[in-house]
Amino acid sequence: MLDRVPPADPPHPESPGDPATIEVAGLILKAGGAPLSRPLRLSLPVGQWTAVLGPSGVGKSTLLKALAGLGPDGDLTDGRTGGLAGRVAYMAQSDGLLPWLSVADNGALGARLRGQPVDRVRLATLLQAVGLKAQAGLRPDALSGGMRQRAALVRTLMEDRPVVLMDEPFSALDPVTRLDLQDLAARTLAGRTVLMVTHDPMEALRLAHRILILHGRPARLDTPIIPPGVPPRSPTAGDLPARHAALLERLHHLAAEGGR
Ligand SMILES: Nc1ncnc2c1ncn2[C@@H]1O[C@H](COP(=O)(O)OP(=O)(O)OP(=O)(O)O)[C@@H](O)[C@H]1O
Repeated sequence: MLDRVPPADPPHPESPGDPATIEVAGLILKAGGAPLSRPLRLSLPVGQWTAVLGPSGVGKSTLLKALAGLGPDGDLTDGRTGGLAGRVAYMAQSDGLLPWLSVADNGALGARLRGQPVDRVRLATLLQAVGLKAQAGLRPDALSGGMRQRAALVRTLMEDRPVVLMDEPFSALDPVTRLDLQDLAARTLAGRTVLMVTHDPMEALRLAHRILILHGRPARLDTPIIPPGVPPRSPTAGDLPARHAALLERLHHLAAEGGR
């Protein structure tokens, strides 16, 4: 199914002396005005993937939205004003496809909204790569859930942003398509700073340079896990199966600790 999709042009260094790490400090997640977390401190190494795991309802999507600038609260100490807003491509948990636009036009939407020319060759290559070439002219309501998620992934991969935030981007896909599209995303987003929420420890181990676990009430971050090797890792390679078992055990242990 997969064609070779070249990465977009490497992210432009936005200014001399760009940081090697985006540091977030003092970020208190809130829901309905009530705090969900302790003040969080996290580091996002520039050009690398960071995965966030944690139980349902702990605040992972809230963290992503806060970083996307949709609900900022706290300080981004990466030497810039204005946080990450404007530098971010954000793929929400709901696909957010516009129902009146075709799959292709949804993919082209970001460029259109910015008044930029649409890279039609890249769009066609991505649609082919995710297996939606034949559906390019269809509206989203004619697609299955997994197809809609693939269309949303195309829209995200069409964005040429240095920071990419993705909320469970592969959750609706069958296992084989999921592996293919994980590889596609890893290739296409090479050099981008990616923060991905997932419920799948193996997905985190395959794709991430760094894994964060958000847990407890109020939520806090466990010590980051840094798997060896270069993503995307094969799920059967080396000691990944053993690391998967250890990560599951860690998640289980933190869940058993509950809110303490
Ligand atoms: N608009 C809202 N108003 C009030 N509470 C909210 C709102 N949105 C989310 N919450 C609450 O905030 C908490 C964190 O939600 P969030 O979606 O960030 O969790 P999550 O870790 O991403 O969960 P999941 O893995 O199930 O997607 C939940 O308890 C949820 O009920």
